[in-house]
Amino acid sequence: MQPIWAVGLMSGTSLDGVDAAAVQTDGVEIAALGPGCARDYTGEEAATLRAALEAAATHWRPEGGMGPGARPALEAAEAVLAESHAAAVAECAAALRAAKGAEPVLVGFHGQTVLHRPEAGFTLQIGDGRRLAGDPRVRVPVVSDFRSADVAAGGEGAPLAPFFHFALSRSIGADRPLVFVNLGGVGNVTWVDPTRPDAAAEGALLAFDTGPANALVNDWMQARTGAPLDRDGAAAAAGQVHRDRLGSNAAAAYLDRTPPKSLDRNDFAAVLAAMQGLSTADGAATLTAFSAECVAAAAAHFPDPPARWLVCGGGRHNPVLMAMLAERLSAPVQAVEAVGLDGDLLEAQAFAYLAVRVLRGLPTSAPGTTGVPEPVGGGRVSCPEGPGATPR
Ligand SMILES: Nc1ncnc2c1ncn2[C@@H]1O[C@H](COP(=O)(O)OP(=O)(O)OP(=O)(O)O)[C@@H](O)[C@H]1O
Ligand SMILES: CC(=O)N[C@H]1[C@@H]2OC[C@@H](O2)[C@@H](O)[C@@H]1O[C@H](C)C(=O)O
Repeated sequence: MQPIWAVGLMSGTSLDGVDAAAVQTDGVEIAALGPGCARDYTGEEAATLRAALEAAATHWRPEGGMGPGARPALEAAEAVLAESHAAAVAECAAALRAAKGAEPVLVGFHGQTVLHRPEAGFTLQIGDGRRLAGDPRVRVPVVSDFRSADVAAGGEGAPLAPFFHFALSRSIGADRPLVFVNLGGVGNVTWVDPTRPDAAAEGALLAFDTGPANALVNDWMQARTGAPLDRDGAAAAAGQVHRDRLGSNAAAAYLDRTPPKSLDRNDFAAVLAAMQGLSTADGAATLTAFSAECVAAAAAHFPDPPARWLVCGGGRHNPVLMAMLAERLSAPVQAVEAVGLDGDLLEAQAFAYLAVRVLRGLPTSAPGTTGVPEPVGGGRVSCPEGPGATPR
């Protein structure tokens, strides 16, 4: 297959906006990385998404799945996603046209995770692929629902960016194991051995969620100050770390658990609750230290020590978090910009890349990335003409 241009869309656990990015690929090699854009959610849109996460958590039952009571909140959130994502595709396509004179022919639509319970065989990313494909601003096939096939086959359903990390490690010429760290709402790591023949080969990848990265700090700042984040780590820099507050047994058990393993955004609520009574600065410092410790704890699970750690996601903009990581890791830690990548777009790029793999029937996860017993391809293709048709 000739490489094609695809646009990937990611609305992450931080609930701050949608990122879109163009990638030219045949689903194996990365031919080119194109432009991208970010569209922030308005306060009202973010509140609608947050309400959908709350409704999903309230109405889900391990035996019965998602109850009908969640439907109004989920539909309201889907409407927010439909509009914001169509606008993001249009903006990214215009940028691609201007930069490369090319048109995207495929969209990878992650959707919004509203609940992730892989241990019960359940994960839900809302967002209607068919509706997006039919939007006049899109009008190309859309791949959505990337995670549920993996969960149905016994995998964690996350993380899914690792196959893209493998391709990236090749494209930057890496010849020794390295680690990609994503500091989003939740943190995740991918240990990559770029010398293996392909991403699905045994020993090529080991990936898992580390713990919270920004989600708890964001929630803490929101509750204490009304600000959605600790910008540039200013509060954390002014505070003291209270190690005695970080004794959660559930958290310790998660860090020790052998990967693959994955998290729901709200799995560490007990750690946040333990900050009660601390000043804003001390709580921010303690939660930021906890995020760094969760990443550092990941190293114990890797098959070999990595040569370097490359960091993407919004947390790399936080100098306090980056310094805490550098203190705790025994190899150089740098933002992915050090190798010419864009750390704000990497996850959106991943879903562009994965969409092309889905189109080609290639696997998107493997035992080393999600714990699924055999490599598996997820995703559903919706064409503008209707579901199930294949693109020209
Ligand atoms: N200048 C900054 N200072 C401190 N934190 C920042 C800064 N910029 C971004 N962040 C943090 O990064 C977060 C956004 O990160 P990102 O967009 O990678 O998350 P996400 O993609 O929503 O999450 P996930 O990867 O878990 O799905 C913000 O909510 C904020 O906490
Ligand atoms: C269930 C879900 O949406 N998981 C997200 C989340 O955000 C970060 C981390 O938790 C990661 O596991 C995953 O996203 C990235 C893009 C992934 O699948 O690689």
